[in-house]
Amino acid sequence: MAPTLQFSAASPFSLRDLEHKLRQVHLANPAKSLPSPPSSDSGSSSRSEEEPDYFLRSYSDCLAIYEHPSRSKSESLALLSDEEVILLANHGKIALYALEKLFGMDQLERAVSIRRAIISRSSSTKTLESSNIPYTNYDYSRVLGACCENVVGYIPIPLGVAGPLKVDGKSYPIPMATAEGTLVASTSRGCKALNAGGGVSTVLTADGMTRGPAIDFPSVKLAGKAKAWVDSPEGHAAMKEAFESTSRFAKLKSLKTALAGRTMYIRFTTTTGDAMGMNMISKGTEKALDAMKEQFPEMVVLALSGNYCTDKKPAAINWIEGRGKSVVAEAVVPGDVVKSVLKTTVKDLCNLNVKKNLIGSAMAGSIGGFNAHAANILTAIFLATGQDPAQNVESSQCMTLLEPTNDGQDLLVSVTMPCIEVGTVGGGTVLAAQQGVLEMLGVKGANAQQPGKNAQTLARIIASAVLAGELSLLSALAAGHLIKAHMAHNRSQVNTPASSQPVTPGPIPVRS
Ligand SMILES: CC(C)(COP(=O)([O-])OP(=O)([O-])OC[C@H]1O[C@@H](n2cnc3c(N)ncnc32)[C@H](O)[C@@H]1OP(=O)([O-])[O-])[C@@H](O)C(=O)NCCC(=O)NCCSC(=O)C[C@@](C)(O)CC(=O)[O-]
Ligand SMILES: NC(=O)C1=CN([C@@H]2O[C@H](COP(=O)(O)OP(=O)(O)OC[C@H]3O[C@@H](n4cnc5c(N)ncnc54)[C@H](OP(=O)(O)O)[C@@H]3O)[C@@H](O)[C@H]2O)C=CC1
Repeated sequence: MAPTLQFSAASPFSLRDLEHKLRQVHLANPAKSLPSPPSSDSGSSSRSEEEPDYFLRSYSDCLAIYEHPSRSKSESLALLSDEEVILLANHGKIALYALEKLFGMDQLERAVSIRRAIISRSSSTKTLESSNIPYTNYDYSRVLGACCENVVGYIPIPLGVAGPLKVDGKSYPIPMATAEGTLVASTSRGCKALNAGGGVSTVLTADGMTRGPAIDFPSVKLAGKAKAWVDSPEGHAAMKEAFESTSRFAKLKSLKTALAGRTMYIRFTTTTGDAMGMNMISKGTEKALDAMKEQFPEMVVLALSGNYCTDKKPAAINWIEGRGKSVVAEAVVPGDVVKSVLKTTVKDLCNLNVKKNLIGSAMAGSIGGFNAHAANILTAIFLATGQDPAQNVESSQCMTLLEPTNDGQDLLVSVTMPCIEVGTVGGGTVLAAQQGVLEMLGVKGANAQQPGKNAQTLARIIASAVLAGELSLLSALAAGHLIKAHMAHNRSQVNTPASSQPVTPGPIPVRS
């Protein structure tokens, strides 16, 4: 079946009109037009030698070139100008999302450029082609088949560096991609205070990604039998063997089972080496369920993800059991540093932490939200290092604890983060800029000696940076400095037009 063009339906004019329009654009602006289409060798093109460079061949000629049986699609597309490719796409001969595949690896940027043009000329998105959305000089070969479909460019985000921060005896710059002014400054202040006390110590208490499929059974009795089998050493061994046949790095640690009526949920927990691991664990889970089905042919796998995982949604199970890397980070900040760097006191900070992060969050019914802004620091580092940004939901769960130490002179601070879901291979970590950031941290790619160590180190760095962010924001709140800081670092002077000034209100009518 011929692929369809999604945007053509919205076009306000017919394809014939469009073809005519394209010819006019070319004739009116040949300099801007692409170079002449090379000779087709097809024998079917009506273009003569005398015709000008910017000549746009007819649809049927373009089609004959494109569908020439002795050439690959990418060879044929190389013989067509961009406008001719657009013509074919607008006739439904080329799917918008298939451009890269058809063009081949050496014409990826051209594919993106043509997609922008096609989308721009549809009715509702005219500005894309001439927009500030960048698309040149990007390594799309890393994106293809891995990171994004239907690509029209990329979105640059400012990258700042906080710190350095001493974590387990080693100094790291803290990379943060963010558009929230003050965040890097605040985290840097926290790093300064933490370093003054000797830096941060971390412990990794668990490492295990999870996937929780939902499986239906025809009766509760059979569901119960299946649960008992999965819980048995025999069942566990069979599932583990099948699971681990799918990856060199995924190792099954546990299977937690639960029934809801006739539906069974299994929470697979596995180590995933240096990968965050969701593709890996999903692949293994599918294979393990095949092994289970050999024992229970009546079972119906409703979904590989039955939300018992729980991925990208708030859930108490993650907060209680952990998901990804579970890290606790701790430090002692000398009392004089609390005064000179953080501009507050140990007593005020401890009191605020209890009232805000513990009692305030309890009053709000929070699950895992016993912190001030762990999500701010974690998400900025996620974006900078190519993590899956949607996993900030559970990864940001954090309990911040503060207490006086050394006879009340100094401050003991910690963050407990049970679900830091990060990798240094796979996903967005393959992109060049994100790899550059991972390299700066010394955790790029797979750890050759100890698979998993790079991802674990990244999780420790993130927890430590969160500790810095917590300390600084709590201090600003305790000292009443929050708004002063945001007006200085977080209020754009460029994009606040005069028209956004409020109109002076008239007199308020008084009702008699
Ligand atoms: C991948 C599809 C769409 C294939 O689905 P398909 O039905 O095999 O695709 P198709 O080839 O028949 O094409 C159907 C349409 O899909 C689109 N389409 C098809 N291919 C492309 C492409 N390359 N680029 C852009 N669009 C594409 C396109 O609109 C196309 O129509 P056409 O234009 O051809 O008439 C389908 O299998 C799918 O939607 N899978 C789901 C994947 C998904 O949603 N992943 C989300 C990430 S998972 C996660 O992060 C969270 C999780 C899972 O853990 C949460 C949880 O716990 O549930
Ligand atoms: N499928 C899903 O349901 C979901 C997918 N995602 C997406 O999944 C992607 C990430 O999946 P993920 O499984 O992390 O990555 P990948 O799918 O890229 O898998 C990692 C690959 O790297 C290989 N590898 C090489 N060296 C190592 C090493 N030291 N440690 C671990 N793996 C190594 C693995 O080998 P081997 O083949 O031997 O395992 C595997 O092929 C992201 O794009 C994310 O957005 C997110 C949520 C859900």
